Amino acid sequence: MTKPLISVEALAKRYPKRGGGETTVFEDIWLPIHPGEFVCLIGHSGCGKTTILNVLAGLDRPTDGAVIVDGREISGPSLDRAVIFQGHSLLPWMTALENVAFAVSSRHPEWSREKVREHCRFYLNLVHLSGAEDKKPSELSGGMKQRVGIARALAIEPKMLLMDEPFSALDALTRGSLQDEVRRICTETRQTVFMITHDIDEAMLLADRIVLMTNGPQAKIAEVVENTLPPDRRPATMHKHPNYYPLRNHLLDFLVTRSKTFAQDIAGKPYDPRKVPVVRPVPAEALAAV
Ligand SMILES: Nc1ncnc2c1ncn2[C@@H]1O[C@H](COP(=O)(O)OP(=O)(O)OP(=O)(O)O)[C@@H](O)[C@H]1O
Repeated sequence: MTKPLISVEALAKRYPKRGGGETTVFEDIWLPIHPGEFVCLIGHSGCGKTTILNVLAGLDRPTDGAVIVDGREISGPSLDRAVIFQGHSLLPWMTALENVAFAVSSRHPEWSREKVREHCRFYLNLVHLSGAEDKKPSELSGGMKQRVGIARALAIEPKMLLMDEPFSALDALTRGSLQDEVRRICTETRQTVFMITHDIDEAMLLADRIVLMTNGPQAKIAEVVENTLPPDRRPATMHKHPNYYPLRNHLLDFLVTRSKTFAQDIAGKPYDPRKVPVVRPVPAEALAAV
């Protein structure tokens, strides 16, 4: 396997408790992310997913552990790690193109105005926003605003894209088409992505690996699930593949049951946070045939 692009090592986050002591939100999180991989993190509300993403972005500090990039611990935000949040976070007084250009000019201060605009137009076109370049955020739909946010993140050509539930505020139809596009773009550009989602189908469509976190406090990574669906999967047809339900049921079973009972389940058994089980759900017949 290739060297990880980013390595999450022994990460923990604790907060002081009112009245003394401290609460451990999560601990002993180890996760290598390799170049070109799409990794989704799934877990219940409050287990610390956003905190982990913020630490990866350099926007928050862990209590213990570190995030290593190119052999060095990250110490703050970088244009090498672009973040797409749930809300679009566009500057309201700028047009779509200007919002993207603002980020691109920070990345490439030496580029001419025309070169920046040409580069931005390429990425706005990639997310199907040609024609809306001169519109302000108030003139764009929710889906279009999120597309501008995606174009802005991609246009700075980050080593890693960090996405915190980027589609959750969109209606189902817009969400589906945007997920499909993000998958196409990330596959074509071999973009490395770390994404948080609550949506199992979204994770199954987009991710190569799905990382399952137990409930907090003291949340941990319980296991890593490899996506057993074919690489050419599409939202409208992936449910027809024989691996769809084994994979979906495995993820659902974790969220409904095992995310809560993990601590009891592993009591007295060896648990190495650096080597959590890797699972490849396939139909029972396929296993029997091996
Ligand atoms: N400043 C703080 N002081 C104390 N606890 C905090 C603070 N900030 C966050 N927390 C706690 O840390 C935990 C993790 O928060 P985080 O937002 O990372 O969870 P999450 O898994 O992303 O949740 P969600 O899915 O609801 O977005 C939560 O239980 C939250 O209450």
